[in-house]
Parts: sequence; C-alpha cells; structure tokens
Amino acid sequence: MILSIEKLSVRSKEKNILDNVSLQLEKGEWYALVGQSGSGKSVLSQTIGQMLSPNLTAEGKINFNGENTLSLRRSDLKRIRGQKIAYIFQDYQGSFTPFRTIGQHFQEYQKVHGVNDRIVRKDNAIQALESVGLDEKFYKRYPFQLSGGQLQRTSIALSLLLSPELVIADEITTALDSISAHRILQVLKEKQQETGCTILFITHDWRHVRKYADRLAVMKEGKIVECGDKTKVLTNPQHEYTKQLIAAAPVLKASELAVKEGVL
Ligand SMILES: Nc1ncnc2c1ncn2[C@@H]1O[C@H](COP(=O)(O)OP(=O)(O)OP(=O)(O)O)[C@@H](O)[C@H]1O
Repeated sequence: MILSIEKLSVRSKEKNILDNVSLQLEKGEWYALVGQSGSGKSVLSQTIGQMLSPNLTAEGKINFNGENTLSLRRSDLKRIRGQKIAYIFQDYQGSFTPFRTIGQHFQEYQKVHGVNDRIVRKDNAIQALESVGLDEKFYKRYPFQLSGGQLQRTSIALSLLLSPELVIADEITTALDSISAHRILQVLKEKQQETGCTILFITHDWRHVRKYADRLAVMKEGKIVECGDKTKVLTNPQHEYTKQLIAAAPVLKASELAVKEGVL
C-alpha cells in the first residue's frame, strides 16, 4: 500500500467538509475518486500534500510510504512534493507563467528540486516533452503558443519529470474536448505503465472511470459512500447515490458495461 488515509476530517469555521474519510491506494493502481461538485474531492486531494487553505483544519492520518503527511514540516514537504507526490490540475493554464518559455518552466522546476546542471536540465526537459509526444521545438515556445491539449501534455511531462510515486490528477480533462481528453489520458496511462506510479484520478466522467480505473470511491457530502473494484461497483452498485450517479451518466448503463466486460 502506498497511501492510507485514516479517519480524515477537514473543517472550516462554518462546516465539516470531509467527515471521517478512510481510503487506501495500492502501489501502481489507477484509483478514481468520483462525486458531484462540492462533495470534497479536491479538498481531499489537497490535504494529501498539505496544500489546504489556512482557514481549514485537518484531523486524522495520511500515511504515505510510512510518513504521516499531515504532520510533516515544511522542509520535509519540499522533499516530498514534486519528487514523491505530484499534482496535475484542471487549470493547467494557471500552472504556467505567460511570458516564460516552456523551457524556462522546466529549468526552474528542476532547479528548485536540486538538479544543478543547466544542460542536464535541458536534456531532461526535452526528453520529458518527447515522452508526451511534443518535440524539441516546444522547449522554446511560450505557453500561449500551445493548444490546450499540448499545454496539458506539458503539465503532465512537468509533473512526472522527477518520477513521483503518486500522481494526483484533479479533473485534468475538464477543459478539453473529448478527443484531446482521450489523448491526454492515454499519455497518462502510458506514463503510468512506464514508471509504475500510482494515480489518484479525480473526475466527473464515468467514461473515463470505466476505461482507465482499477478501483474507485464515490464521495457524497464529504463522505465516502462506496468504494471497491471498478467492475464490481459499476455493474452492481450498492449505495443509492452510486446508482443515481451511474444512471445519470447516459453513456454508461450498468447493463451495457456488464455486456462489454463479459459479466452478462
Ligand atoms: N478554503 C475553503 N474554505 C471554506 N470552504 C471551502 C474551502 N475550500 C473548499 N470549500 C468547500 O468545501 C466543499 C468541497 O469542495 P471541493 O472543491 O473539494 O469539492 P469538489 O468535490 O472537488 O467539487 P468540484 O467537482 O466542483 O471540483 C465545497 O462546499 C467548498 O465550497
């Protein structure tokens, strides 16, 4: 097991946002976290890397490779973030500074994490860009000269550059058309197979859950209401809320899935 979240609660002054959440991720799996807007998925993902807003407080344990990330000091967090746990966000445009080239972003990211040789940093960057299907010329481009899909590929390359063990992908395809979204997830899948990293995949899209996830958890109002093996949950959901969510996803009727998976 790479990540074990135990009895995690997150509160603001006004309300409980996460309520006694427990979740375990196995090494190398693709774990989907599904739930309606506002159910607490992003807050959960931010808590893992201690990235919560200062007005929120967390209680419980988040065991990542034997360390409780909730009690890590700033210097330990620096060691873990990027190198062990990486984030890819929905708002990839916000992850890039407009008047700095893609190359400068790669240079800076590695410098912060202790890669001291500029030439090595450039070689790493070009290799990483190529690994997500972007050639050397993108190194000198500015973010606004890339399409949405190309920029999201770049943010995947950047996030995976230091070979993190856990990648938290928070609605990374929401801003993309469906073909670009599919390409992005294929890239992520290939990178996962290549590096063996674990993926916590936050999404609204049940098609992506069906295609990529190994296991999943369903969140409602800050609680996990159901979790388990993907095929099992999709073909035989136990909780009323899961049934409603699946029924509301037009392309994914349980019976169709069962036929496709050979269950029926
Ligand atoms: N810093 C904050 N202070 C107070 N409330 C917050 C804060 N951040 C998030 N919340 C609240 O916590 C709840 C869960 O938010 P969160 O962003 O985790 O939902 P989500 O499931 O990721 O939604 P979406 O799918 O729309 O991204 C929401 O009601 C949100 O308004």
